[in-house]
Amino acid sequence: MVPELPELPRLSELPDLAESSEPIVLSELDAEVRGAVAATRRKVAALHAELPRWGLVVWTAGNVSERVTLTRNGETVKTDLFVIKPSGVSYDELAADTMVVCTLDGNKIDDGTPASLTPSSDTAAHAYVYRHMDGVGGVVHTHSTYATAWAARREPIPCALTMMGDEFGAPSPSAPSHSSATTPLGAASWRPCPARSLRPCSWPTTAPSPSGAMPAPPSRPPSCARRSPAPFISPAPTARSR
Ligand SMILES: O=C(CO)[C@@H](O)[C@H](O)COP(=O)(O)O
Repeated sequence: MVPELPELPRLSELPDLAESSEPIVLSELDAEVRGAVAATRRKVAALHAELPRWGLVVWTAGNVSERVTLTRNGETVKTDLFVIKPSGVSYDELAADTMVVCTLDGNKIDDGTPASLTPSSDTAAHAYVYRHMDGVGGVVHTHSTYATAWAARREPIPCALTMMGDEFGAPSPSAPSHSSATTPLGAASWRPCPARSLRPCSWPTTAPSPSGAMPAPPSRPPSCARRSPAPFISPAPTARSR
């Protein structure tokens, strides 16, 4: 039995839901929440297309997620759901209706997608960030060749170019290695710098939205940290305003 969400937007605070072993079924949720999930799926699918488009990922590496929010009376209300891409699916095949819906524990809900579509292998890290950083609305994780090289060297990415200064204002630190399936990756991702390289091959950033966390456009120098193997964490995953 799913409680009415309009009065109780934070799923994890709902005792019935938190203590229930019943799966959350998207089609049984309030129409407002379903609408928000559908909109988030469309946005996250479109953002994934930006990663191969700008050479920020190869194969199925990398991922984007966004927290599902509602707008009520002009106010943004956070839910305890987020949308992320399925694991191991070609970027060419990603679409809004194959985006996976998860709780902030990183568990996939019954979102109408086939059981064969499992959430990205980095889902635990994204979930960790959403659980611990209320201001984060989106996470973008890229794998650019340049940032990957710095991460493999276990060195911070120097703030050496004008646009890097504009974006970060400081070197992007190198975080300790963690399995992508564990929450320490998430913990390593969100600490002070909005972007960092993760050994051996990742680089995360934070922002209020996924668009804000998206890598820089091609006008950015190729060595820019934002064009690297990394997660970006933002208030929402969309195109950064500049
Ligand atoms: O950095 C990593 C793994 O180390 C990730 O970017 C994965 O490569 C993402 O794979 P999916 O499970 O999302 O397809």
